[in-house]
This record gives sequence, C-alpha cells and structure tokens, in this order.
Amino acid sequence: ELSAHSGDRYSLDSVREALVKQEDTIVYGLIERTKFPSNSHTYAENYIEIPGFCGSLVEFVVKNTEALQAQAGRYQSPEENPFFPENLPPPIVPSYPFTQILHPGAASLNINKSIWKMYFQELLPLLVTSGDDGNYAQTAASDLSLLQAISRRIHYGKFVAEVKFRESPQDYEPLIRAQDREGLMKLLTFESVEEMVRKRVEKKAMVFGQEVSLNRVDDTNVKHKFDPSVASRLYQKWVIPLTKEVQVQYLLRRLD
Ligand SMILES: C=C(O[C@@H]1C=C(C(=O)O)C=C[C@H]1O)C(=O)O
Repeated sequence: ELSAHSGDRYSLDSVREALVKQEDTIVYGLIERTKFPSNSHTYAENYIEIPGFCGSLVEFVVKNTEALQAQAGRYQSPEENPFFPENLPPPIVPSYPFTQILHPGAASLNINKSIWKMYFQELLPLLVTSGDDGNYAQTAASDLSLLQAISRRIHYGKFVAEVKFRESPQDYEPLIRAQDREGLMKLLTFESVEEMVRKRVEKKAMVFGQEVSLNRVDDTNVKHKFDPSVASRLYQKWVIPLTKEVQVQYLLRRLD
C-alpha cells in the first residue's frame, strides 16, 4: 500500500524524480535521431513490399520489435505501453511482481496513437534536416527508442495522477463523480513545476548536445548537436499537455 511520505517509490517527489531522469533519455534520443537526415523512405507507405504487410518501413520495424519485446516481457511493466497493442504475442518469461499501485482501468489507457501522429507530423520536421543517407533501418530504430521514451514519460501521468489522488482524495473525488474534466485539469496543474521542467529540459539539451572540443580557446561559439529550443518546444507543446491528458483520463476512471 502506498503512503505519502518521501523516500517512498510512489510519493509525488519520487514520481517527479522519475520524470526528471526520463528527460535525459528523451534528450539523448533527440541527439541520436539527429545523426540521421529525414530519410523519407523510412516513412513512405509504398517503399517496402512484403506479402501480408501493409505499411511503412518504420511501422514494420516498430510492429516487429514490439512483438519481440512483448515476448521478452516488456509490456508486463505498468510503465510501458505499446504503439500497436493489437495482436501482441504473450510473454515467454515468468511474471515479475510489479507493485500494483494503479487503478485497473490504467491498463487500457493508451494514447500512443496521438503520440505517433505528433512525432511524425510535428516533431520530426522540426528536428531533422532533409536528406537521404540510406540508413533507414537505423533511422527507424532510433525513432522507436525515442518514441518509447516519450511515450513512457507521457503515460507516467498515470502514476502522477494516482499519487496526487491519494494525497488529497477529498479534493479529487467530487470532481471525478461530477466527471469534471476542466476542474480536474485545474487541480492537477502546477504552473511553476511546468516552467521548471521546460527550463531544465532546454538546459539539458544545451549541455548534453554540446560539441566537445579539446582545443577550444573560448566557449562563446560552442556548437550544438540540435537546437535546444526544439526540446523545450517538444515539452511545452506536446509532452506536458499529453501527460496532463493522461492524468485527467486516468482520474475520470479512478472511482469506477
Ligand atoms: C507531472 C505533473 O503534473 C503536471 C504536468 C507536468 C509535466 O508534465 O511536467 C508538470 C506539472 C503539472 O502541471 C506534476 O505535477 O509533476
């Protein structure tokens, strides 16, 4: 059972700490993806011809990788959500006793379709330069690991919401009973935390993405692997709002 003291894996502080660590993974993922140009063949519907498969190369890579990772047990963790949950094979590994802190409704909360759309339609065009270097499989693999990092961060909203609910059920319950989306959104929002997150992510993008040179004379024209404002825009426009959307959707079902 969960209690609200700090040091607990599921206190609001420790849940926020987990989100801070996930920022690193996302920033590294952005850096890794920028090593390749746009490589548009990776995303074209008619580039590959495989009997019985209809879709782009990135879909082919993601669906098959997810099937393999499902067998290896990835989606037994309540922190992981597949992009293509339809027809995943069962795990071949024994199950691990993950702490069950979430309401059972959490299992069916998956907004990866929106994340997928945002990633390919909005984020990638901001992030990569146009070009084609033929490394489509590697490009798809780096898309997948970045997508997984972003998805894990956004769906972590389930844990954030559960902890917030347990810390003040008296505030949340009436709003949930009234199915008051807006009221819930207001109650779970902390503007000052969001601002800190955005600033820290931009700083991480700046620091982790810095070109390291041994013979630099002055630090004024340090080169960056990608535009750090892309990272803060990613958070501001999509990651934070979608994390809050997950929190609201989770809470709306919390008393079912
Ligand atoms: C994740 C939280 O909930 C909301 C969403 C945030 C985010 O996605 O970074 C930050 C603050 C809150 O408005 C939180 O309170 O930490």
